[in-house]
Amino acid sequence: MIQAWSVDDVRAAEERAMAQLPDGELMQRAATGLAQVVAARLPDDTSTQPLVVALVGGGNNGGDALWALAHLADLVGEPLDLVAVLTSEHRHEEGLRAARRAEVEIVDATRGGSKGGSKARRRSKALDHAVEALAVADVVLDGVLGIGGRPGLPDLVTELLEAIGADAHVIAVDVPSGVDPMGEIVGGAGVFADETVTFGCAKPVHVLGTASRCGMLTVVDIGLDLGRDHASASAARTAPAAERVDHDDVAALWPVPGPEDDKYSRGVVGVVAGGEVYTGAPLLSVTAAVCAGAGMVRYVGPPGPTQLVRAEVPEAVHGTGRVQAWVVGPGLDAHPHSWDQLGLAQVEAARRALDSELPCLVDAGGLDLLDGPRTHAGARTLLTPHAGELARLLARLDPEASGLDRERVVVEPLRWARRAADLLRATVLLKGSTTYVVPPPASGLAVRAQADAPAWAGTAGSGDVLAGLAGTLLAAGLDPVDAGSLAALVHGVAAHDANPGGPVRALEIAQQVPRTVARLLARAAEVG
Ligand SMILES: NC(=O)C1=CN([C@@H]2O[C@H](COP(=O)(O)OP(=O)(O)OC[C@H]3O[C@@H](n4cnc5c(N)ncnc54)[C@H](OP(=O)(O)O)[C@@H]3O)[C@@H](O)[C@H]2O)[C@@H](O)CC1
Ligand SMILES: Nc1ncnc2c1ncn2[C@@H]1O[C@H](COP(=O)(O)OP(=O)(O)O)[C@@H](O)[C@H]1O
Ligand SMILES: [K+]
Repeated sequence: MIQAWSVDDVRAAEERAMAQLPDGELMQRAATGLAQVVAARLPDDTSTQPLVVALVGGGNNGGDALWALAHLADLVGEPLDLVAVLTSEHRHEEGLRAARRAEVEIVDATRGGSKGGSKARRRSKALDHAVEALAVADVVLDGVLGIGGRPGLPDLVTELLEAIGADAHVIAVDVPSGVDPMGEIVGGAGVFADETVTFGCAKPVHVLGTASRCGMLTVVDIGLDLGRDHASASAARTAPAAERVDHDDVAALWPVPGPEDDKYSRGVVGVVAGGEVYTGAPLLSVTAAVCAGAGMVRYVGPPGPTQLVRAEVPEAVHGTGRVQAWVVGPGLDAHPHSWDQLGLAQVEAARRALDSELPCLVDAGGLDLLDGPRTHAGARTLLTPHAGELARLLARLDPEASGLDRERVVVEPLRWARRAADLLRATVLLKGSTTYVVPPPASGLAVRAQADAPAWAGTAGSGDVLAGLAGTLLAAGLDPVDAGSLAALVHGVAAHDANPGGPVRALEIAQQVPRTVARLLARAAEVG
């Protein structure tokens, strides 16, 4: 599990650590670790002298970058060209002195600045020089903003970022500048790093929807006591703000049957999906549930899709009966015409499942049947909207979200998923290239974010597969957060495994699941 701590928790842990250490020690640890990564990224070709350019902001993030350049000069036994481009009128004076001592060239890009933004900027010689250096740099260090940064960048920095050559390896110091360190705001101006070197622990920006801006992540141990499980630090222990389940977690979470198990003890999943109009969705959800290893799958639906499921999935049984969890809603028409008896009966079946005390996964049309929290307060609920469905749900139920649209959900996915989780007292799995699993805020549980699927997985029916997969895990007894995040991981990896690097159809994702699960379980056995 990759765990990330909030900026406030990191700052508190830094203070605790600093109280025990000599002045400046934490920054020295951070900068030394950073310099080691930079040294490892220098080009092998020794015919030209490597050039490292650091963009340096006015805070401690800039201090890290300056000290890293200073250490780099010592660390690499060969001659290097080192340039620090100052982007702020504030300076980290100690870092600057250290860089000067190490003969780092200092370029003050703020001198002779512009009036009225980049277009009107009269370029100073210093800025010209910085732009030229960035164009040919082998490695660029982004030390503009760290965890003290707000989303967005000054025009000067944007101009400098645009000058970075296509071949440069961009390393973000702690976090990519301009990107929200808490990962709440997705998109907007900011650095796209090839690699991020962070200190002490991961931050939310590294695991949430902003993770794609960070590239490969290295965590340098600087001795923070976040989340460490040792008795003397119990007062210092905090819960992570965000988590990501990774391949090595699958064995611990996946419900592997034992010799005493039978089809009932493994969990029966009931699927109330589709209707005479949307006949394919049930087939995909039922197939995924069977392929995920449900003890049994019951399908509840009208004759059309029932016939299809009978023909294609002989393992499924038909009609209502005892189940351990329900999947409600893929391909379900929540508002059939008054003359559509089959459609009305299907809505009735869906409502019965929602009114039960059983765990329920609620997807697509099922979401349109919700008017508030499910009646059985203790019933575990996993809602699985995509951004458009979440916007529609909140716009309907939350007066403060009236007019909410998909675009706003995409920019602030956590805010809106949290809101729905709070309002409906359910865990919300928000689907997308990053899939968020957001428990009700009152639970105090960390948000999870998975980004395991290739973009090819964004295909019609793929969400129906995810519903069957996650529903099976609910029926096996997993809580909604584990069921949702594990299902998202396996769904994404199966989409890759089914056809690495190429298109994949939803049914193939489902059919790949047995082999993907076996592979991930075997991997854990090898690692363990
Ligand atoms: N503490 C420690 O022991 C250790 C800390 N470490 C390092 O320190 C980093 C945190 O340093 P930090 O707190 O100085 O904040 P940092 O991000 O460098 O600067 C923020 C300043 O920039 C400004 N600003 C904000 N947003 C802006 C924007 N969009 N556009 C323009 N300006 C903006 C804002 O100023 P304001 O505008 O609010 O006056 C703010 O003061 C951390 O990430 C890690 O690298 C490591 O060495 C390990 C030990
Ligand atoms: N760009 C993307 N990269 C990876 N996965 C994606 C992307 N876009 C969508 N997905 C995944 O594809 C699935 C689509 O689900 P959904 O929108 O409900 O489709 P449908 O209702 O047609 O089944 C979700 O699991 C989602 O996370
Ligand atoms: K940075």
